Amino acid sequence: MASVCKTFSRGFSSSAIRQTTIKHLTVIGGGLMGSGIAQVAASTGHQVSMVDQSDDILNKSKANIGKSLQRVVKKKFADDPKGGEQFLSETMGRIETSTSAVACMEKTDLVIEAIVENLEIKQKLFSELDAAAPKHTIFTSNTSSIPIGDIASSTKRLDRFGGLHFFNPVPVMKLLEVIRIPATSDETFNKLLAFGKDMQKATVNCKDTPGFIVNRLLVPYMIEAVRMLERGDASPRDIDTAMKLGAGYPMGPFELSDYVGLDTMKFILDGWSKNYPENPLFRPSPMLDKLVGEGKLGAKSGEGFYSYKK
Ligand SMILES: CCCCCCC[C@H](O)CC(=O)SCCNC(=O)CCNC(=O)[C@H](O)C(C)(C)COP(=O)([O-])OP(=O)([O-])OC[C@H]1O[C@@H](n2cnc3c(N)ncnc32)[C@H](O)[C@@H]1OP(=O)([O-])[O-]
Ligand SMILES: NC(=O)c1ccc[n+]([C@@H]2O[C@H](COP(=O)([O-])OP(=O)(O)OC[C@H]3O[C@@H](n4cnc5c(N)ncnc54)[C@H](O)[C@@H]3O)[C@@H](O)[C@H]2O)c1
Repeated sequence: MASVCKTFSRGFSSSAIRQTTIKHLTVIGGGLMGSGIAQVAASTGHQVSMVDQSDDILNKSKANIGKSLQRVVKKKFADDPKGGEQFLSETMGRIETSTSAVACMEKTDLVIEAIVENLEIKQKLFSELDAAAPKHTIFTSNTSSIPIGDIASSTKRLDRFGGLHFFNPVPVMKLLEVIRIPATSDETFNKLLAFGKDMQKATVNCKDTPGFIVNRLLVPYMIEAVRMLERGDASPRDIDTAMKLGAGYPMGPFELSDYVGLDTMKFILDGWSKNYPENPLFRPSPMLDKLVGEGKLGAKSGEGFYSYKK
């Protein structure tokens, strides 16, 4: 009992009483978000299959998870190196990788999709999975901006479909937005909320409205900062300093844009400007388009609004 409490107090409840019947999950996409979700799911005792398009990408994802876990271990197991080693190896041991999402379906209770922010690609993936997954399997998307209902419409399991929107970096950010579409059953929604608790996140209930809660407020703020730069009103460094020291944000809007990925920002803005052309807040940004066109995607590509080249 003592060891259960000790484990729990560190914030890792793999041996504590679990809220849900979700034992195995499949995370599709091993990028920024998918690798973070897989890490947290495994560190809270779930068996995880992480899927991406190639073994090369998956090897990088696993290496990133290893590095992130080292940071967690350094902090949480500062006085217990043996416990830290055990936690690290047990967590990594719960993650298997695959290049076939369909092949993982048979054993999975929950799918969390975290692939590129593109409706057609997400729909194609889910329609293939729908045919392969057991009846009880719940499908979710981690989309930042696409209506969950539009993604779900490619399947015949609307009652077992919802949204799980995590925040970057997943191992650090405490929030999980849990989204329901009108057809999501109460049973499914309650299972998703309980799963969020098992993942040791604070959950908020969201309707399937554009940007849910956080991004409906965050996207206009971030893109307004880019428009301020386009007008030549202030430099990225000064805008970032102003928002950090004047508004208490941990990162300024340009640091955060580079951290999130400028391609993801562009996918969001393009989708919203197409769907809501009357809203001036969502109109495209020439500067963002140019940077993405030049392959400057932020920290992950070595350059965005700032340079990360050593
Ligand atoms: C068009 C607009 C588009 C909008 C896009 C929306 C995107 C999306 O849908 C929503 C989002 O996610 S929105 C984005 C939402 N996200 C935000 O808004 C993020 C805002 N930024 C922040 O909150 C902070 O800058 C960070 C937490 C990122 C870094 O913190 P810092 O103080 O600057 O730097 P530090 O000292 O290095 O790290 C501090 C502690 O964190 C730990 N750690 C860090 N990374 C880790 C990892 N990967 N693994 C494990 N651990 C990690 C680290 O070990 C350390 O622990 P310690 O015990 O204290 O030594
Ligand atoms: N970046 C963020 O801060 C953030 C935060 C919350 C939500 N999201 C959302 O999460 C999702 C993923 O974003 P990301 O930042 O992790 O992107 P990313 O580009 O870092 O990773 C996406 C991964 O998906 C893989 N992929 C693409 N198509 C695939 C397919 N058909 N099958 C398997 N794998 C495939 C890619 O190879 C890549 O590794 C997007 O929907 C995004 O809007 C992003």
